[in-house]
Amino acid sequence: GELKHDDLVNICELGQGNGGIVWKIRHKLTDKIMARKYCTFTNIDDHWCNWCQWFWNSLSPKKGIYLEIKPAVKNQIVRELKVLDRCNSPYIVGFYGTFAAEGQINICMEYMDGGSLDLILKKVMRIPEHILGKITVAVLRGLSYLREHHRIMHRDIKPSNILVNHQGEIKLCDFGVSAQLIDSTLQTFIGTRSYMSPERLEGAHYGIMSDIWSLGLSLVEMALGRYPIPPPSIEDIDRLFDVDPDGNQSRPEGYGCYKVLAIFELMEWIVNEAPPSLPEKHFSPDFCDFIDRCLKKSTTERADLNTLLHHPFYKRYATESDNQDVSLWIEQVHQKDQSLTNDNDNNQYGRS
Ligand SMILES: O=C(NOCCO)c1ccn2cncc2c1Nc1ccc(C2CC2)cc1F
Ligand SMILES: [Mg+2]
Repeated sequence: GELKHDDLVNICELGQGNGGIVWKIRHKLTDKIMARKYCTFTNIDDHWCNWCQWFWNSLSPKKGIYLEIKPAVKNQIVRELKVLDRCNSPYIVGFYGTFAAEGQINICMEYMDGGSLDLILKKVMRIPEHILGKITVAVLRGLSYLREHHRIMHRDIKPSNILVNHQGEIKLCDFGVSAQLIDSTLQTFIGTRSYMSPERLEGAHYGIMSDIWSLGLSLVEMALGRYPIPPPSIEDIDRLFDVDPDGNQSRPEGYGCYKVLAIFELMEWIVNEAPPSLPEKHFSPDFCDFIDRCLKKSTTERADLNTLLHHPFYKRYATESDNQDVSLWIEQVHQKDQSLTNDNDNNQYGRS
């Protein structure tokens, strides 16, 4: 039956993104645990106001701006989100319902108890290649499902939109199923880092090939343990692997302490400089080649979804049917939480 605001009980806050706040909740009638996202909006449609909105948002990013949106727009978003009722794939986070309450759109979805890969990456130094292989299989199959069954691209592939659970399942969320919701939220103004492809940053037409770039950049970030633009030196990477070959300790002092580019410098870098790559010294040739094909700046040279589904790196992990290795790895990562020593508390990010 329909989900209603009064049937839901908040348990705890799970996180805040640019444009949404997510809570862990319980549905009283079924006792089912879910995740509920409040989408924050602005429906101002001209760019100058958007810029002001963004500027104001950046001054008080915590709360974001809750602007009442026109009821007609709200109803269209809820109608478009109902498509999620027909989104059923092992690689897509489950959908339980959507409704408008207190002027906000709520999206209730499957609770993934392993969290998102950006939070996992803060706990471990980097993600090992065999886990990245399973993540690649899930993302490519999720993208294929969205394209084949719903004729949509994701539009926001990045570690925080790839969720895992203790069964070892890996699923996508926050994809662009409602065109009106995309128009109504400040999707254009990105947070501190961009996973957007060069063609999208240049304002050119973009499509599924832009998702492939975002996948490549996300995999490099998870393989190296930090956002890969500007690229770390090979010495930095060697230290990462010398310090701890299986990547389970906190980052060595100084790793990642690099000049964080301002958002516009970063966009310029992505458009003008060579794309990041992985060193064959620490990663398999198949993985390095897979990344190179995802991170071609020209969309005509970049591999498309079908090509990648036949790539040796994908095929190496596509045959593994069980999720045991991922499940075990997720357990280890969350065990680290229990045994968190204080040296993790003050790593250079200043938080555990
Ligand atoms: O949430 C979002 N961005 O994140 C904003 C910051 O936290 C966005 C954006 C554009 N969108 C356009 N249509 C939907 C969404 C959408 N949310 C969303 C999409 C799919 C699901 C599936 C059930 C799993 C859950 C969702 F919450
Ligand atoms: Mg998100």
